[in-house]
Amino acid sequence: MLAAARAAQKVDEAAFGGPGAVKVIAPAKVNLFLGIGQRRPDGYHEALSVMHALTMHDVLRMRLAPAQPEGPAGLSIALDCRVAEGLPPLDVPPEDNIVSRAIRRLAEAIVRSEREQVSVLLEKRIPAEAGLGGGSSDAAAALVGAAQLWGLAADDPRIEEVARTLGADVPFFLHGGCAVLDGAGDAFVRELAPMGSPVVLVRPAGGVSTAAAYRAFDECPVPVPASDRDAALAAARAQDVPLRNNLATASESLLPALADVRAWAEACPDVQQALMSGSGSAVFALCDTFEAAGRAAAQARLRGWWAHATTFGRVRAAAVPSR
Ligand SMILES: C[C@@](CO)(OP(=O)(O)O)[C@H](O)COP(=O)(O)OP(=O)(O)OC[C@H]1O[C@@H](n2ccc(N)nc2=O)[C@H](O)[C@@H]1O
Ligand SMILES: Nc1ncnc2c1ncn2[C@@H]1O[C@H](COP(=O)(O)OP(=O)(O)O)[C@@H](O)[C@H]1O
Repeated sequence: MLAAARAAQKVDEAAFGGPGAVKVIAPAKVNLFLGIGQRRPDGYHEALSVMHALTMHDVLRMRLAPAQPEGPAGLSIALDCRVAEGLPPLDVPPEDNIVSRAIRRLAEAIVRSEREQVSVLLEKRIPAEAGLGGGSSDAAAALVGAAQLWGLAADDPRIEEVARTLGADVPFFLHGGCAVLDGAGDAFVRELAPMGSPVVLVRPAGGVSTAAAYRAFDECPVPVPASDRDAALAAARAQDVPLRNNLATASESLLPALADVRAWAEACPDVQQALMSGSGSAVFALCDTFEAAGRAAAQARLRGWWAHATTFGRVRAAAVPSR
């Protein structure tokens, strides 16, 4: 049965090879530093953020083909989403998936009106509503893939313009590595020297909606000490950034299991430091060695939590060879 499923998957993946096809990786991120400030008139909050990409990633296989003559005029998108074992299915229909929205929005921005179909096979390994930027990274990867399929230059400014309209975190994934961002957390300030060290991601059952976390923050805002902001702004390397997140209290109020994960990480001998990423619900834990990271992940799984050992990386949403 498993062999038959694997064979079927191979056939599908083979359909995404050759000319007119592209494979794109969409890495996860964590926020080494997140300092949320005032709510702005547009509803977004000021945010000083230091994001670091991880080598753990989703995969998008994309293909461009002329549409069926009897099909709709203009662009049609066929999205097939496969979720890794142990993760719940996505709660959005394919047409509302941020991947479909990204491709449609780029087509509009470049005024592309060809009658054609973009097919996407999205392999999800990054859990949703985890503060790991999975949807945002998929969106950036979809823009990179569609740009390549349509022959746009990789540095065409419309790609980044469209990225900003899709979400505050999306532009980061076009740069990747480690970066300081300000504005609403969407404006690139500068790059930091990235790390390559091991990190364990731990997520209790249940996610945190980003919008709900910001609402909870407004009810009880926690300021970030100026000295921490200064240290984040002064850092030259990822490892010099102080690990802080002033959204964590708000997210813990929405998902109390987050406090259990924090307490576990503080007591775990294999964990050096830990912090909730973004609005949660994943916590990332720094470990000295890959062995320690593997042990910590195994311990977290024994408690019934999702856990994954990975590494920080100098990676971004990028096309890769398909084999
Ligand atoms: C908290 C962070 C930290 O990196 O990430 P996640 O935890 O979502 O991964 C980000 O600020 C999230 O960015 P992103 O997930 O792209 O959010 P968006 O889709 O743009 O916005 C979702 C909602 O969050 C709120 N929002 C987002 C960003 C911001 N600076 N201020 C806000 O108030 C708004 O209510 C908005 O409607
Ligand atoms: N490709 C996608 N991957 C993940 N979530 C998606 C995707 N497309 C749309 N979504 C929606 O976005 C929500 C937030 O997803 P995600 O970006 O993974 O979380 P976070 O903002 O915590 O990093 C999901 O609950 C889902 O409803």
